[in-house]
Formats: sequence, structure tokens, C-alpha cells
Amino acid sequence: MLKQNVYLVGPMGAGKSTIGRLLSQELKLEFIDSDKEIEDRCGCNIPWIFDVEGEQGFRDRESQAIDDITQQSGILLATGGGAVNRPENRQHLSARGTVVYLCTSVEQQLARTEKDKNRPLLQRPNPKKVLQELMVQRDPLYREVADIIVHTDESNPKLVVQEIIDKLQELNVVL
Ligand SMILES: Nc1ncnc2c1ncn2[C@@H]1O[C@H](COP(=O)(O)OP(=O)(O)OP(=O)(O)O)[C@@H](O)[C@H]1O
Ligand SMILES: O=C(O)C1=C[C@@H](O)[C@@H](O)[C@H](O)C1
Ligand SMILES: [Mg+2]
Repeated sequence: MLKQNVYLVGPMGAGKSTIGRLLSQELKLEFIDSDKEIEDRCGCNIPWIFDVEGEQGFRDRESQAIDDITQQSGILLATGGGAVNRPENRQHLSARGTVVYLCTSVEQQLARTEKDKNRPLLQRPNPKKVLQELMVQRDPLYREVADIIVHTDESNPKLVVQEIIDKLQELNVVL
């Protein structure tokens, strides 16, 4: 039987990479972080890709990575915050696994990302405004693909992991 995959979506700072790693251990799935996969394939970091190839170049690499990874089985994939932008990515995520949206307020996103310089979209003058605008565009897209929605603002990563496991069981997802 094909082992079911789980995909985490949500904005920067939602905790996809952090929670993904913990959850993969609990569910005995292989953990893949698409941002890291893109960097490994390219041999350079995300800021470099944005500088040299532009956001479009990064999105092309991201779409290729998502298509490849979602064709494997037994995977816990932490996606990048913009993974839902393109319809083909949303299609692959929805069709090839169970999608969990880590829903997080802009205030928490800002607090959790402000010290990290590895997110090019937040190295602009008003990161709060950037995060607010991205949420207006993307929240409906995260909801469109999500099978499960979990709020992370008032919860630590361990509690979020337990809530996801409970909801997967409620949905009878076999892992
Ligand atoms: N539930 C939580 N409560 C408190 N802090 C958290 C929580 N989840 C994640 N964090 C912290 O927030 C920071 C950002 O988390 P993380 O890198 O996992 O976000 P992400 O969703 O993967 O972001 P990106 O889309 O940019 O890859 C980390 O320092 C992490 O420790
Ligand atoms: O929200 C976004 O568009 C991004 C989020 C990060 O995970 C990276 O994928 C990149 O910095 C872009
Ligand atoms: Mg991440």
C-alpha cells in the first residue's frame, strides 16, 4: 500500500520546519523541508537564488521540488510559505497527501521571523505590512488545500504536534 504523505502549509514563522521535524519522528515519516531541498539541489541559499534568479526563478525551483517530492511516499513535507501560490503546486499537494495548515497571526509571524535574515521577502522596509499583504493573498489558498487547520499562536510545538496527530486520527488517515 502506498504510504500516506503529510504536507504542512502556512506563512513564514508558522512553524512548518520546526513542527515538521517533530511530527515526522512521531509518525515515522521521512522529513523533507522544501526550502532546504531547493538549497541542496542548487548548492546555494535562498537569498542568493532570489538575488540572482529573482522570485520567479525561486518559484520555478520550488514547483519542481514539490512535484518531485510529492511523488514519493512516506514523506512529511514542510513547504515554504509561498508554496500555495501556483495552482499546479496546490493541485499536487491536495491530490497526493493530507494537507495541514498551520494558521498563525501576523504578530506571531513577525515575532518568530524578525531575527532571521534568510527570508528575502522580509528584508524589505516594512516586514509587518509585507506579512499582512501576503496573508490577504494566501490565507484563502492555504484554506483551499487544507484537510486540517491548526492554530499555533498560543501553543508550543509539542502541543501543535499532538493536535495534528489527534486530527489525523479523527480523519482516519492511515500512516
Ligand atoms: N508553536 C510555536 N510556538 C513558539 N515558537 C515557535 C512555534 N513554532 C515555531 N516557532 C519558532 O518560530 C521560528 C520560525 O519557525 P519555522 O522556521 O519552523 O517556521 P516556518 O513555518 O518553517 O517558516 P518558513 O516558511 O519561512 O520556512 C523558529 O524559531 C521556531 O522555533
Ligand atoms: O513566504 C514565502 O514566499 C517564502 C517563504 C520561505 O519559506 C521561503 O520559501 C522563501 O523565503 C519564500
Ligand atoms: Mg520553513
